[in-house]
Amino acid sequence: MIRNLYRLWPNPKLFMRMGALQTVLAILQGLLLGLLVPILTALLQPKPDFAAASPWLIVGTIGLIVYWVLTVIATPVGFDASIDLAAGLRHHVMRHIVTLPLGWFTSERKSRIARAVTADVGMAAHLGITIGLPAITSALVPITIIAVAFTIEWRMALVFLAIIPFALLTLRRAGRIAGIADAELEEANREIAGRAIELGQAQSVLRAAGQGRTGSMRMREALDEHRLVYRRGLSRSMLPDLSFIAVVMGGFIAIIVVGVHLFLSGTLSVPKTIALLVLAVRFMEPLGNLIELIGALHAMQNAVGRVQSILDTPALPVSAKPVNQLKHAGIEFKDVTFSYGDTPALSHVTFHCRPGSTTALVGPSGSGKTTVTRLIARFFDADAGSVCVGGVDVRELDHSVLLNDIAVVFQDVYLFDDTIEENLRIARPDATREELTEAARSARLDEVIDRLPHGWNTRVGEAGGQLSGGERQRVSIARAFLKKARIVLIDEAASALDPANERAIAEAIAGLARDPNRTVIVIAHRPSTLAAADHVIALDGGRVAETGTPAELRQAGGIFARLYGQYERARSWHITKAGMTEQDRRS
Ligand SMILES: Nc1ncnc2c1ncn2[C@@H]1O[C@H](COP(=O)(O)OP(=O)(O)OP(=O)(O)O)[C@@H](O)[C@H]1O
Repeated sequence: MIRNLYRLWPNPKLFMRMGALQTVLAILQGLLLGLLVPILTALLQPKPDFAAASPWLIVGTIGLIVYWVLTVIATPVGFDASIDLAAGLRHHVMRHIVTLPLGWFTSERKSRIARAVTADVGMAAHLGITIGLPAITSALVPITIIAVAFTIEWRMALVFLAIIPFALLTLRRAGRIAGIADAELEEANREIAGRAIELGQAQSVLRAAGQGRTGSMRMREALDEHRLVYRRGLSRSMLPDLSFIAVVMGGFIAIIVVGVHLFLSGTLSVPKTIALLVLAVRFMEPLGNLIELIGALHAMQNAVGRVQSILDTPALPVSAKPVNQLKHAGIEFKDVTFSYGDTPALSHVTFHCRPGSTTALVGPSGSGKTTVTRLIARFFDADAGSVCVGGVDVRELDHSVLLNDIAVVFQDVYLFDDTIEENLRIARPDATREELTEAARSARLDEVIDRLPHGWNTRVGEAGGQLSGGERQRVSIARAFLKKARIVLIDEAASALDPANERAIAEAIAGLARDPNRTVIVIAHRPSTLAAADHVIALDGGRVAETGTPAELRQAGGIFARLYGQYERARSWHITKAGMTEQDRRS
């Protein structure tokens, strides 16, 4: 753990200075106790010998002053190191996560990042000082005391020494169990945090199901599990904790028994016996503290490990000589295979989209359509084969060039809790008013903005909650227009939109596709989008099942013809339903 912390510490010199100061303080403490022997020998006589005690008293006083001065120096160094570590680690993590593949950011990992930069970094920095430094003292003071004890009476020193291996053995076991208990508790805490967020998000569903007051079953399960884990941790650590305490108490009794025996047999003088008993108390005290510190040290080790595991996630490989210009907007997959861990998603996929063409991706759910778009935008890298954009493998392209030329319109568009204007400007912060207006008009967003109470300055709410799904998708399409992206990847809404939104989005997509310099790939669910495509790629089970023009594939009577028929039936059912609803309203 020390190696890990040293590596992570933004200023290793400060770390070393802090450790060195604490080591000197611990050794000084032991040596100052050793001065008790000559002082007590000189003073505990029928006629106290102040002259003999004076030099030792002076050395002791100077030692105490040095100890005090070093403590004064060490305290701010410790605080600085703690603040330095927290700030540095947070920057370190943030710098690293912007280099990770976008596909890495699952909701579970997002909550891990949040926890790493808040609780884990805080814990590592705080405990590094409040626990790490006392742990150095608690380990070094007993060692110094053993060395001092050897100068007084070697037999007593051997008893001190004999306690150490037993203490270390029981301490190691206690520490390991405390570490496991902490990891389990952390897992249970994370589960509760996740369920609490879910509980907030699912309030409308829960209330609709009449569960608004009682809360979610899943949340209660998580709380019960947490209680169970907490109890299990406590009962598991009881035995090793008690064993350690038994070793410490047994050790102390052994010291007293041997000390009294040596005193009665005349081997030890009164001053030496008293000094050794004082040393024994100071020997046992930090040793006893270790049991409390060890649990916290393991918790700190777990926190450092969690931060480290994020830092160990491999970043997207960067080419040594990246290509920084796209010659054209053509897209090509050459024998691409890709799996999400053990889940195969694409297998030997090969296709080509001409620059300026519109390609419709179709296929049953899970056939790999979204994965194709993710590989083009390099959210992930292919396991085998190559994905080329503008004739260049995406791994050889400067990532910012690729992202500048690609716009992705997801089904579920995320908007920031800001004005609609700022949400558009994300695509191009320096866009002029005219460019914004033009992009909004092309995406048919202008009619939405006209209806909003503060027009362009209307805040869209958390995650864009003030707008409907279709309206959010129009914002996303407007971003693609504003960005003048040469490649647009669209995941058309699979569920039914209201007719106004559906028409507007279809027209906006058609507008994007009209630009002869723009290549559009659309995961299509509507017959009109399918019919308008230049080219169709039908996927099935992660393989290319058919390719051709929409007319050719309808004729072929394969998977595309079947899906086209299904989409048409779904659409006519939707139109009939919408018509009936309209009729019902009028009658
Ligand atoms: N993030 C992920 N982690 C693990 N497996 C995934 C992930 N995303 C997709 N998959 C799996 O990869 C396969 C292809 O999924 P993909 O989302 O590309 O299909 P799709 O055709 O877009 O499906 P849909 O139409 O339902 O969105 C499926 O088996 C899916 O379960």
